[in-house]
Amino acid sequence: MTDLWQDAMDHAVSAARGAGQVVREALLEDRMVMVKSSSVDLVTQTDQKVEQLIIQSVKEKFPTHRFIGEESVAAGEPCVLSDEPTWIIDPIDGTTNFVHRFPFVAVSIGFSVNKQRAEPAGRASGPGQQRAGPAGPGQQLSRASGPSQRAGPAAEPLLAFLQVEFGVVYSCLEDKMFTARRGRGSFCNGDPLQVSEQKAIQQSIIATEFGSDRDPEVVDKIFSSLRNILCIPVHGIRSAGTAAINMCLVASGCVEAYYEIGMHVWDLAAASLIVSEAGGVLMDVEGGPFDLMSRRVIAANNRTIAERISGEIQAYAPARDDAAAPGADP
Ligand SMILES: O=P(O)(O)O[C@H]1[C@H](O)[C@@H](O)[C@H](O)[C@@H](O)[C@@H]1O
Ligand SMILES: [Mg+2]
Ligand SMILES: [Mg+2]
Repeated sequence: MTDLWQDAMDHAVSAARGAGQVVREALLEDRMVMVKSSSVDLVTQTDQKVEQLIIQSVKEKFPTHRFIGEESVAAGEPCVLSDEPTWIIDPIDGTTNFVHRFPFVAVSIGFSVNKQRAEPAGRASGPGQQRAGPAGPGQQLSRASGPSQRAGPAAEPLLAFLQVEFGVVYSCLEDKMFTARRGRGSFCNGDPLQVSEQKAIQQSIIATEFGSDRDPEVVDKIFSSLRNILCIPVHGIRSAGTAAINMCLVASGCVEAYYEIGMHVWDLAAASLIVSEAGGVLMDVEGGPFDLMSRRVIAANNRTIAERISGEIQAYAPARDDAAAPGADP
């Protein structure tokens, strides 16, 4: 069968690598910092430049494709997922890190098509199926070749329902290229990824972020959730400062789970597929199905840990990413 989207994915990898080079060079120069929704929601000219570079390069090759880009949306472009091929771009995930030279910064490119297609990404990872273990370097773990490659608790279709066809997260300062293609596994620099096999939350590390909302009521909820989870007790809490890298850490098996409320579709799109294809599960913070536009996520190595975290979170619901879109899902 013709592989419709491999060309696009190859382009995304090369665009992310090029963008990473621009980000690394910009780190050596003075950065002019601007603010968006609040004084702690930062943006720089590099965010804007990198997004335009990626969009222009895609437009030249795929003139009919659509875009959801963080900085374009900030400038008034719509944030709409449709059946059309759509590139979902976060030019710098971890802008605050970038501004402070805290060394975790990623370029994130997700690609969605056929929004309405009701085929769950976790199809081959149904109950009783999970990867037997990481494959050797360069070895592709392909769902197409059968469910026997997975064993164990797996992402039930409900939890793994995604609209993303491929995802690319380039951790520019580590020079790590995380990639996933729907049904074909996740990789870091070509090596297959597998989530942690840890089943006990008491022996887990959990990643989260504090976001950019400083409303005291929201901050109280964030700290209440953090306190509940820390006191389970867990081995530790970590924050990389970028949602995409936190999720790639889940996919890599370094942390068992990541949760956050308040980030956006461009933070999540690519990395959600990377987690799912590494055998992980995605869930809403209240335990329902993951929704790319809801600005809420738990990404975990297994359902038990995801559900335990959801039981400890003080949930709230920020305005959806598609709230302002005409015809947006309710
Ligand atoms: O604004 P950037 O740096 O692209 O993205 C950040 C999110 O806005 C923020 O909510 C989140 O906490 C942070 O991890 C993320 O990377
Ligand atoms: Mg981001
Ligand atoms: Mg960003």
